[in-house]
Amino acid sequence: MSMEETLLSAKSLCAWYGAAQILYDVDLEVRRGEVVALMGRNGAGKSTTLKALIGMLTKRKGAVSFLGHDISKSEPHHAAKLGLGFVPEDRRVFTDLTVMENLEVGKQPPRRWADGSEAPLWTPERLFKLFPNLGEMPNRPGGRMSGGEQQMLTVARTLMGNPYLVLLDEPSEGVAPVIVEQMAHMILELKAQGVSILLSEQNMHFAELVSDRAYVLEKGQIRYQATMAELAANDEVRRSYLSV
Ligand SMILES: Nc1ncnc2c1ncn2[C@@H]1O[C@H](COP(=O)(O)OP(=O)(O)OP(=O)(O)O)[C@@H](O)[C@H]1O
Repeated sequence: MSMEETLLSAKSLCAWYGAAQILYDVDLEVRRGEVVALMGRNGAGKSTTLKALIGMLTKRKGAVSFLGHDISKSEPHHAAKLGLGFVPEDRRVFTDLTVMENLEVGKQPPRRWADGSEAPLWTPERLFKLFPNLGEMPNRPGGRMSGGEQQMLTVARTLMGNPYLVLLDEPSEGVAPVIVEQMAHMILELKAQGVSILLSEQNMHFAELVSDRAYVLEKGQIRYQATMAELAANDEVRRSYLSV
């Protein structure tokens, strides 16, 4: 099994909201087995980058490739079908459906890597080990769960698609510290199971806990990239482009 295999890559990715260009020639890649953080202040373009990768923006330019497939012109559902998961910032669960039913909605067939080995396969039982809170409320309607629980359910539902790689938009934002801790644990557990992750994050401490490498965005451009340890040790970059 090659750990250097590139799963996702973007070259000169540009994106617009209407007439406003938001991303400028973003180059990035995520290799098999990696957790990569996309960092930057509010409005730097982190969410937009994830949306552009998955095809959720109508106007984008540049190359995006996932497992060797050109997805630069694909619809989001096509990327999902190929095994590229996405957990958006707004974390919408189906409020009338129970936890179990929400999980069923995300279900996709098992997958194999190109070398024939089995990719991580998720079932509700396995997910309840990863998210014990959800395991305690399999029949609760989504609408009667706390924000943190809904966030976990959104991640769990994405995992039901057995993705090779998950794009995770601000997992630590707006949730209680205890949930932040569980999210960090969950990310490390996913990595251990062979799921790669690209997460957008403002919180240096959180990113440092879980990530191998980092890209730093400012005004829609990548300003810096390094291992997480190098970024954490680089006060100048942190002061210029991040909040800490
Ligand atoms: N739907 C939209 N229409 C127009 N402009 C938008 C839209 N969404 C975001 N923007 C603009 O795009 C830029 C990048 O926003 P983006 O959400 O990608 O930033 P971010 O780094 O993810 O920060 P945040 O933590 O606030 O989500 C900002 O200037 C923002 O105002």
